[in-house]
Amino acid sequence: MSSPVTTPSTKPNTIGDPILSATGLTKVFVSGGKEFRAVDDVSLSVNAGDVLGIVGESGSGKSTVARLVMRLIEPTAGRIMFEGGDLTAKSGEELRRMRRHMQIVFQNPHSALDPRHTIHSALAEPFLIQSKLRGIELERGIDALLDIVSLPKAFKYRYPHELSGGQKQRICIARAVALEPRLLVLDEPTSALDVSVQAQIITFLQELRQRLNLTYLFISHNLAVVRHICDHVIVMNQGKVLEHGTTEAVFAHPQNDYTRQLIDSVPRLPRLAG
Ligand SMILES: Nc1ncnc2c1ncn2[C@@H]1O[C@H](COP(=O)(O)OP(=O)(O)OP(=O)(O)O)[C@@H](O)[C@H]1O
Repeated sequence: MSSPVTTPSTKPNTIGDPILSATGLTKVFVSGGKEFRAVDDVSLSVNAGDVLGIVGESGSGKSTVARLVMRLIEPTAGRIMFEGGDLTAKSGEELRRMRRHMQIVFQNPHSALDPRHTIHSALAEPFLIQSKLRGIELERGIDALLDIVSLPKAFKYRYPHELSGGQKQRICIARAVALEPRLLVLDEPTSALDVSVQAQIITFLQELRQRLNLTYLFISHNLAVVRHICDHVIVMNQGKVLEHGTTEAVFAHPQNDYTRQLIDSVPRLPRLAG
């Protein structure tokens, strides 16, 4: 990779084609000898260039879906297709190669960064593990990442505790885009941040998506944010998909009582600026 992250890579995906799909996704956890169906026969599809939101109350299975599609945990049943390849059938080196194109950003940037390591080392990690970038090229790669997330280059000498929550989340996002992924799974990326910083990160994520031709799977229980940035939305309850459709249709004409209650439970649904 000669010019890391400075320009979008040539994408094999055509805008509008499904980049990620899951069918019959099921996860049964066994805890204390009891089975619990956290995700129950979930199917979804995200088109290249789109933002698919997953909403639902706490415990509805959103994060479990995120971890399943990334294959961070094994599904009990179901199939996950990514860029035409069956992710559920891959293992070892093949899985590692496919995973390079899909990355996840977690809710809590405070725990995602190792307090003993500098930002330099956090940002160098993906390059060192999955690319041949070394020496001056590696430095350029790290600087380019800081540039992409609008942080000063000097930040690479800092430790995580010297950064604000929003800055830490920018570093996590920078790390996630280091290897030019095509899909970002964003699991409540702003909920651990101050309200004032949340809007900044959302705006930043929207700009980043355009700039790097990214596709997002965006998990949130903040309906205002979902309405603002998602093209399509899935509503989950007790591990199942209750409703899915364009964001506009789901919010304007919810088909399901649960969705209606979810929307109604937000006192006012302000349209975010921008
Ligand atoms: N490793 C596990 N073992 C047992 N149960 C689990 C495990 N992980 C998650 N669960 C359970 O699965 C259900 C779904 O959890 P999940 O984290 O996916 O929900 P969520 O919708 O993301 O919630 P939140 O919005 O609070 O993050 C919960 O009841 C949770 O307790």
